[in-house]
Amino acid sequence: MTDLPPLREVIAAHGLSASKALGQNFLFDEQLLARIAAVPGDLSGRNVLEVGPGPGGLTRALLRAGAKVTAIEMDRRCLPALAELAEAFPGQLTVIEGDALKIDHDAIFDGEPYAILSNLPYNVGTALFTRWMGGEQWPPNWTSLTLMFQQEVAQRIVAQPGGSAYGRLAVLAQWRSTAKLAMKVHRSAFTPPPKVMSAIVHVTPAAMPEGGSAAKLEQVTAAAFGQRRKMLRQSLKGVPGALDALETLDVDPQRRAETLDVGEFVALARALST
Ligand SMILES: C[S@@+](CC[C@H](N)C(=O)[O-])C[C@H]1O[C@@H](n2cnc3c(N)ncnc32)[C@H](O)[C@@H]1O
Repeated sequence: MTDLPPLREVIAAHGLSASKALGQNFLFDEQLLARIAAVPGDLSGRNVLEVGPGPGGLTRALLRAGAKVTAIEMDRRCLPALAELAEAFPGQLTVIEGDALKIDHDAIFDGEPYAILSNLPYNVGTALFTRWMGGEQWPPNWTSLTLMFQQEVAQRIVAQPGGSAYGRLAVLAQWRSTAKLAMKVHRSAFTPPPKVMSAIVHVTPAAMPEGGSAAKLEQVTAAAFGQRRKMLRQSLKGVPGALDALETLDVDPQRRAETLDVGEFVALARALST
């Protein structure tokens, strides 16, 4: 195994105090980082996109697993530490300085498949997640997402119908993918510790239901969950054709959004597309 200085030393040597504005909460526990890097399975020789490597804790775990990593980081203070890692693993690490929200990820890998792993600030994580999950091209070029979220957001992603956690994120994550809670991560594992617990979600693409449209599904779930306490006949009033579609599909318009399973939402969106 390549010998590297402990992460705390890397932080000290490069003066990387965690920036609140950039949502920086670093992970130093190398065993935990190795477990996170193992979630997508064997990464040896595979392309990996890591967003927000920071001082490179998860990055070194990915490199040790044999991955070919491209990492996007917007805090230029972290670049020297990442350059040291690139030197320690020749030919395995490319670092792009920039905002991951503004970069075309598929273009980085020239159309080749890649796994995505990231421990991101929560607002950026959710924005990227909806972008990765919401594309019209399916299956996407990415083969899996392994992402750290606030535990409450992770639970919304894997939620089943019937509870308050179930909503747009669950439908988006589950209608053509398998989404699982891979592990919980205690707040004390981070430096500095955030206020809430975290969890890793693992998503793999599945078959897209025939006639499905991401845009229509988004329109229906936004309306239905936008007024989640109302009956569907009220919340879907503004969606042209939705009330007729409920009747055709034999869905009781007195039901509320959170009682519809993912398949029923997909059927509703399909009925509106035709
Ligand atoms: C929660 S820290 C995690 C750092 C490291 N991966 C770890 O696990 O210790 C998030 C990192 O994402 C970076 N970041 C924040 N917003 C970003 C963006 N829009 N694009 C790229 N990197 C971003 C921050 O600078 C920070 O290094």
